Amino acid sequence: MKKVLVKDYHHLSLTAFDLFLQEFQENPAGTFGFATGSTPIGFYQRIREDHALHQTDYSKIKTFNLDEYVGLDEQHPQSYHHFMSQQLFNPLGIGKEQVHLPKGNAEDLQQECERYESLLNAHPIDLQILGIGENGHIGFNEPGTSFESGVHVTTLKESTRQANSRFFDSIHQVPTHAITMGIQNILNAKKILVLVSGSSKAAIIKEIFQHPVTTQIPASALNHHSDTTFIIDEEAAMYLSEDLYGEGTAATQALLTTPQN
Ligand SMILES: N[C@@H]1[C@@H](O)[C@H](O)[C@@H](COP(=O)(O)O)O[C@@H]1O
Repeated sequence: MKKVLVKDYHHLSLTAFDLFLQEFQENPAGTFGFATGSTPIGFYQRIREDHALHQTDYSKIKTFNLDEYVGLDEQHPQSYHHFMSQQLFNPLGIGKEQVHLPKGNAEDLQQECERYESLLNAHPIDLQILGIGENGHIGFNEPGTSFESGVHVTTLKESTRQANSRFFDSIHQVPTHAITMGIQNILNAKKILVLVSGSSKAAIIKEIFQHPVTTQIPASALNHHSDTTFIIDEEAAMYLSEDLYGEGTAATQALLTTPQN
């Protein structure tokens, strides 16, 4: 796992955009895996700004999302469908036929998992964007999930519902279940970019890098992936010891001294 340490959230968003753009330019008809949560919002904003400036053509990409809440339809303001439409799909002119998300309001959830699994198998992801939960979850794979898991319905931990309740009027409105790509689906991506920002992620980031790989920390499965890059800001990195900074220190210095637009 590579680490790039950056000064703050702003630089995290710029760095993520640079790495994304590099991949997109090499592969303008590529398959991109996107994530929700608040962490990628600055990165998505950067993609929108660049698109407005250069009319970057995203008409050939395919997109897949990690997860969706069970019970919310596509128009629900807190659904991940809605989030992605607002953040990326509408502003970039990415059409419905290009995008894939699990349907949280499917009548038969098991069948929906199978449908999503076959789509993923048919279209391997070139670059997967990931955030991590405070308990180390990736997608909605909570602690204890098998690293071999495929697309499945998961019961959200109370701590996850609590953390995500900030997007809802009250915790009672936060769904109890979600459909998520499994850890194996995530590991199938050719490249993975993990964005980690803020002091609330500092403890888990330390666990991911200092503890043995364990299903109790789903993000530690990324140790089994051959091309994963973590972009971590200083607040999230505050408990990482110097020796864990590794190549990240040099990269950070480069980033901090290179003028960013
Ligand atoms: N299912 C999503 C995850 O994909 C995301 O990584 C996590 C962290 O969110 P945030 O970036 O807001 O901390 O939130 C949700 O639980």
